[in-house]
Amino acid sequence: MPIEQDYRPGLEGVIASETSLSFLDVDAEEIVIRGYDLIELATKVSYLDIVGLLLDGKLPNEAERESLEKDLKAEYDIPEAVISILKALPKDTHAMDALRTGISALAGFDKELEDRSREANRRKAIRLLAKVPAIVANSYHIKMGKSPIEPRKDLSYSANFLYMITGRVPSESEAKAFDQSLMVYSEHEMPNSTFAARVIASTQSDLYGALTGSVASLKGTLHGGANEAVMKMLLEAGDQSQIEPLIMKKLKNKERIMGFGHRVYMKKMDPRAQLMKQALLKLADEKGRHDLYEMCEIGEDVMRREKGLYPNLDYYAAPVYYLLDIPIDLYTPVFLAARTVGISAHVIEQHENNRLFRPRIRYMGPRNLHPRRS
Ligand SMILES: CC(=O)SCCNC(=O)CCNC(=O)[C@H](O)C(C)(C)COP(=O)(O)OP(=O)(O)OC[C@H]1O[C@@H](n2cnc3c(N)ncnc32)[C@H](O)[C@@H]1OP(=O)(O)O
Ligand SMILES: O=C([O-])CC(=O)C(=O)O
Repeated sequence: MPIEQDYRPGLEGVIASETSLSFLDVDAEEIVIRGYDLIELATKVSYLDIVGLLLDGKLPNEAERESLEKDLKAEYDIPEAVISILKALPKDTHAMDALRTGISALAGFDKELEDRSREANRRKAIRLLAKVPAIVANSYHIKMGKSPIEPRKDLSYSANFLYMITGRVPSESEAKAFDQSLMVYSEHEMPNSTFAARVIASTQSDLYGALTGSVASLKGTLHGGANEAVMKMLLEAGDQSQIEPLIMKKLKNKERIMGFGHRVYMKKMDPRAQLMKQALLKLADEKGRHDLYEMCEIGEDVMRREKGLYPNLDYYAAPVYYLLDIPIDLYTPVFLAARTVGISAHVIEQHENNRLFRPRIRYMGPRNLHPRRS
């Protein structure tokens, strides 16, 4: 094959894999998850249903859902040694680095680590889904000099996750908003972090290693790190009157405005952002914070007018997490926790139908140089 052919910077538009998991149908404005529309799912089912759908290929019935929840709860505990490792980290360790370390450390405790079969990979995915929320929440508490919070098995999976973060049992509407955010973050075709996981898995490396690579990818502000950056920008603005001048100042300085633009949606609104915008409106009304909603809407209008850019999911997920009392440092770790199921399903698929990723490169350096003889 000629080496010059088909170079696309950033692999834009390149088909890198076949998958039965998901597809962004931009023209139809639909995020297809195993045949279902993600936005419809997010209004009708709950996160555990999407976990079942992604891992097992079909929406679970009542009994299957209960069994899934039971399996997850049976795996909630994290080894004491992993807690000790988290305690040994410097206090200024980034939350995503702590999460990466925690997931990496868990690998050694999984007796099925080297089994690449679908069944073993599914069991590992369940263990990760059970333990990642505890690592997310408790690495933060440890960093803040507090004691880890034990999971509560009497709460639903997502209510327990939010409880472990805030130390407060969420209200029904808070738990629902959080569950919905986990659903919209659960799977999104081939973002950088999923691609990173598939590349790692394609060497026949293991699920923990692939997920660890994804954490590093997701940390970046062009990807998952954007949700934290959005909230920092909203707080910097402070109120509705200051968001427009702040965005204008940033644009004048050629800064990117976090939470806007997307490689695939380009000049369309991310359908997930629309759903989170509705969730924000509901929470803002309940909590008397309509000002925050208005500030976000003004920012959205300014970016449409100035750049023709639309919000992505991170723009509206950030203020939702703020109103749920989630510390800003944990917004990206929560994204990773929600995406653990999608990434695991991709690794399962990669292991089942594998070809090593090994692209070529366009060489731009010199040729025909020779070392000077000594
Ligand atoms: C859930 C998620 O992970 S969604 C992504 C979250 N990330 C962010 O929100 C970060 C902000 N957004 C961005 O940086 C970009 O929109 C990306 C990285 C997400 C996608 O961008 P790409 O497809 O790589 O487009 P690219 O970076 O080439 O930008 C194209 C043009 O739009 C501009 N642009 C894109 N996004 C933004 C933005 N958020 N603010 C200002 N300008 C932007 C670029 O400056 C560039 O302009 P130019 O052609 O005049 O130089
Ligand atoms: O698809 C992408 O490139 C980024 C994104 O929105 C996600 O991972 O949810």
